[in-house]
Amino acid sequence: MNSAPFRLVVTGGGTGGHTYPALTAVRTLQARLAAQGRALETLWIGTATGLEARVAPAEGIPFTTVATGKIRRSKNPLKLASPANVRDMARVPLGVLQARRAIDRFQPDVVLATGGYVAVPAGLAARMCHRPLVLHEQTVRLGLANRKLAASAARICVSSESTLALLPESARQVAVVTGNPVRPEVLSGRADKAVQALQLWGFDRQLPTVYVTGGAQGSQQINELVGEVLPWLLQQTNVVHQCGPDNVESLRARAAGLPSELAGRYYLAGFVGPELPDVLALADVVISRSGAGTLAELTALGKPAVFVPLASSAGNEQAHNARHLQEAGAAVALEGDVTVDQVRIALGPLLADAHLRRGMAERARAYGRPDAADRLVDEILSCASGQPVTAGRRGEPFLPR
Ligand SMILES: CC(=O)N[C@H]1[C@@H](OP(=O)(O)OP(=O)(O)OC[C@H]2O[C@@H](n3ccc(=O)[nH]c3=O)[C@H](O)[C@@H]2O)O[C@H](CO)[C@@H](O)[C@@H]1O
Repeated sequence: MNSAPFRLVVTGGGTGGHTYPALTAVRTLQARLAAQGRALETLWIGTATGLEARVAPAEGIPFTTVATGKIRRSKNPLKLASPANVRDMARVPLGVLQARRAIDRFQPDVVLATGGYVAVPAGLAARMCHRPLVLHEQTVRLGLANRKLAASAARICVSSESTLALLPESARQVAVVTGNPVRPEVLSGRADKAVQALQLWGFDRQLPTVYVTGGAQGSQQINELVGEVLPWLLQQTNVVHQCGPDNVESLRARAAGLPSELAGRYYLAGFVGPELPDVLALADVVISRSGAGTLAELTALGKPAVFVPLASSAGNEQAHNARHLQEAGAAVALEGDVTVDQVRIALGPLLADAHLRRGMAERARAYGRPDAADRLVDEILSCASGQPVTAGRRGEPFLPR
């Protein structure tokens, strides 16, 4: 058996949706190799400003940055030729050079790319260095970075069965449905720990708890809607509101106007860090954007959810995600110019009826994929040993199981 350390370059990031699947893959691979008495050496190629620049060093993963630029999509050639776009595109070749140097020096067995702008230079460099490239896509439609890299990939791991039909034939040949990896700790949160902390704040244990989240950056639209219904909501619930790091100040000022008997039931946070699993465990209902990462977590946990999709998400994929679950009775989807009344109508019955919540939770769980990280690691290892995609793994249904 090979006892040399396994060498992995991982690239991807920007948002949580690209960063956390990469992190989960690294950790799962490390555990798998450790069980075989083999070490993992990892290098993360990211951007200095993305979430990965905080996450990788905090996890003790060696981290390096390369130049990259936002890749914009537009059918308008004038927009494509805008100074910002030209400047950003010009940074990509420099990033490729830098990534190529890093990959040449590191000599990875596999390069794993999970999307985001930085994945483009690093993925292209992987091909130039003749290293097997494994792509992971979280959303139904391939993101821009993965579309650019698809032709260079040895494996395209996708989160949903419906992605397969959207791939060109050549890409389908190397595609495997793995699901979207969820951090294991997210699945083992403890409601009692969250309660302990939040009771000190003023939470009422007899009432259900609503977790509001707009994704890593927070969502202006959700923040506004929740602000409007807050007095009504706090009459019957506790609320943990993750509003985005830049919005805390203004929302704290707004919260100062709440009647004192309600204020203790409202906890505001810019970003929910290590305590996220406990908050999720406590939540009876979640109000959220429908990014792929959040969706994977909420379905794996089986949480009743009201989704307010980001309308401008690539290919409208957040709306697609939310609709898909709504059709199965596994969530409520509110789209477009959502009104305060719609929020009340969606939340009211769920808050009032635990039986209704249980039914929705069960249906949501049917879409969860807690084994996704293991499946992705299977593909990384199989790629490293030069194995082709096995036909049986292609096109296995993901939604629903
Ligand atoms: C604005 C944007 O481009 N959104 C895209 C981005 O989602 P984005 O990264 O915004 O959202 P996701 O739902 O995919 O992931 C967010 C992740 O951050 C975590 N989290 C969030 C808030 C917080 O306070 N603490 C915390 O840990 C969540 O638990 C989750 O793991 O990538 C996703 C996956 O490619 C896409 O589906 C989204 O359309």
